[in-house]
Amino acid sequence: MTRAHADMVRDIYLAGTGGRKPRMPTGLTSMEEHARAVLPANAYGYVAGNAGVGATGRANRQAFDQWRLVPRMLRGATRRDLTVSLFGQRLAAPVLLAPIAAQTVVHPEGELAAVRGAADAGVPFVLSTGASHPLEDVAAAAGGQPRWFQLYWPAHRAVCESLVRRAEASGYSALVLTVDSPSFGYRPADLDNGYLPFLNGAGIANFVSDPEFQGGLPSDAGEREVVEHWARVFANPGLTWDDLPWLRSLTGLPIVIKGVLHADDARRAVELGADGLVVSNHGGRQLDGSVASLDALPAVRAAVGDGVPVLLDSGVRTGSDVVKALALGADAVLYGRPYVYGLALDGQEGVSHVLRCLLAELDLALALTGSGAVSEITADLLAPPGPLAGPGNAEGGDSCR
Ligand SMILES: Cc1cc2nc3c(=O)[nH]c(=O)nc-3n(C[C@H](O)[C@H](O)[C@H](O)COP(=O)(O)O)c2cc1C
Ligand SMILES: CCCCC(=O)C(=O)O
Repeated sequence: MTRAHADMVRDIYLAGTGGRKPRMPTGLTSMEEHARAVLPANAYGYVAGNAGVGATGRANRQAFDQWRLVPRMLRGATRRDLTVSLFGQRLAAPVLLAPIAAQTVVHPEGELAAVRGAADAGVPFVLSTGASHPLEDVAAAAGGQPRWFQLYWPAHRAVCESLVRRAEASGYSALVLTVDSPSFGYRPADLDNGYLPFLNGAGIANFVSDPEFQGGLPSDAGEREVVEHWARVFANPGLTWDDLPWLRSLTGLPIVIKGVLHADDARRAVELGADGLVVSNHGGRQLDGSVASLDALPAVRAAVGDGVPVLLDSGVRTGSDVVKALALGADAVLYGRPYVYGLALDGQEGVSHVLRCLLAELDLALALTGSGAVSEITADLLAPPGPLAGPGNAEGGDSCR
């Protein structure tokens, strides 16, 4: 019999601490302060930092906190089914690891350790274009576990095509095209530290290892020239919706557009051949003051209907957050910063620990809401702020006033 994710919780109680403090925290929001204590200030600033005054970063959390779950009782909770299907792939849970660039700034093994930790927990890994290890090496480290490739569409189409072909050849099973970053956001932490990983050589491995990228460089190029060429090639601020059909014609992989917040953009992406969407504001790192992802989700879901996979990220921290995102229309979530804090604290083991905690909490959230399966998570599990009202709760709601 397979173990339930929540068995981990029982194991911890049974093992006790032997009088010692456990090595890793189990509170999913406390990972950040533990990581802060071990990371250099510029690396912590890069990962934790938000754009502007951090209004969107805060809004992401407020959006989750303002919804409350209204659990249902006595429905039987012996076993829960966390699995979901996306693009014909069966996933262990409605959770994937978000693409996060330059992971060697928090741990020397970077994405290699992260993908192994993800594989240990059975969670698919989305590799950033801005990884610190070439996508082929990360694919090999994944050991056959599912992986997707996040594409930042470079300024040169030949480099773009080359990255896509390499991802196909290395067994990445979906492309996540990020569209919310024609330029880096205004990030005071990095500006104050005068720090960007890429300019220090972290996060450019997929370019340095690319024949089309190398073709644009003299064979004796020094480090400075490589970084300067990267800065010219990496981003494509001129990209428009009209470019999307070219990518669609290039690959048979599912294309998932990441960074959509407006219903019209969601519809347009699907009309132009996108197979799925990620509702995301990039964890509050791009446009400060933009809408919380969770608040944008229902309109995007309504715009594209039930047939199109819609994922969500930005602010997801706990198992209850995953339930809330699914109740508001997401098929799955991308889990971001907390796993990078786990990586900072303990490499591969830190990532798998964070994921085991998240899945245990999600498993328990299903048990405690009376949901036997992810497919049973629906909007009627949620209450907005204020006393409960509505058909099933009308009496109770009125009597509270
Ligand atoms: C340090 C860092 C680097 C990131 N790099 C990328 C990236 O290379 N590509 C991308 O699409 N998103 C990137 N993101 C955004 C994440 O994929 C995701 O949208 C965001 O982390 C969600 O917010 P959360 O981590 O606060 O939940 C990055 C986020 C962080 C924190
Ligand atoms: C070169 C990749 C850009 C990283 C990124 O998306 C971020 O820092 O948020």
